[in-house]
Amino acid sequence: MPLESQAAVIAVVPAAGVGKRMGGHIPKQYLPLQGRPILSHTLSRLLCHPRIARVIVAIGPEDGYFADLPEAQDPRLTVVTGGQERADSVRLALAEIPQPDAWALVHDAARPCLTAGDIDRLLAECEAQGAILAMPVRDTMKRADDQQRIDHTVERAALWHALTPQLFPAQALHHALCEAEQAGAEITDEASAMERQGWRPKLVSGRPDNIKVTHPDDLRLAELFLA
Ligand SMILES: Nc1ccn([C@@H]2O[C@H](COP(=O)(O)OP(=O)(O)OP(=O)(O)O)[C@@H](O)[C@H]2O)c(=O)n1
Ligand SMILES: C[C@](O)(CO)[C@H](O)COP(=O)(O)O
Repeated sequence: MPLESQAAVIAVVPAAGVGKRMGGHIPKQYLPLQGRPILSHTLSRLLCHPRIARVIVAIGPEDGYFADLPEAQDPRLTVVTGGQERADSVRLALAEIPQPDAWALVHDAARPCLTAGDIDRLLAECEAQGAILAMPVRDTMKRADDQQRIDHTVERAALWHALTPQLFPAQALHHALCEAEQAGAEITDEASAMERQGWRPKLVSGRPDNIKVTHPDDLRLAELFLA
């Protein structure tokens, strides 16, 4: 069931990380790809999608880079200060959405290769309990023991990689994240907060080039995909 055509879709971009695994001298979302910061690619792909009315970005308290992005001047953009963890940044951004019936499309700043086609598919296939872009696992999956030896093979038939964007009613997602925070639950994506509430979001097949730039090698891949 496609999202109601008149439903407001607000993008939420967690961009307050420091990129520890990247090991760079600046937060990875500001590293250049094709001559532009990663976050600039991500924001422009969201801002130019016709169904996205507004973008709320959560940036770090010490962020000295965001204001220099060309997209920072876009009047549809709202900037908030993020939190300690990704889930805190998303929760703080959601607090800026007043409409009770708005939907939140949460997308990592570190995923600059997102395409309009993937956003279209997520919106078209979204159900009442939300939806996430995801990719079926292609490799045989192993569970390691504490010596990094194979403990056992994991059944992969229904195993998916969760990607972003992840699409949920904004108010329900905000409530779920607040509950998870109060419970001290570890939340690494929006769907896991909704699952704690008993929701069963739809898995929507996404492109394999919608990678999250996490380690240095990912930069070269993202360059290739963006080219
Ligand atoms: N407190 C945090 C932590 C992360 N993020 C954002 O969440 C996205 C996905 O997180 P990840 O890839 O882990 O980014 P970092 O936390 O920066 O990376 P690392 O874990 O290597 O430090 C990124 O766009 C990051 O900026 C955020 O908004 N607030
Ligand atoms: C949200 C996410 O990109 C889905 O795969 C992932 O959970 C983010 O994890 P990270 O450790 O915050 O990068």
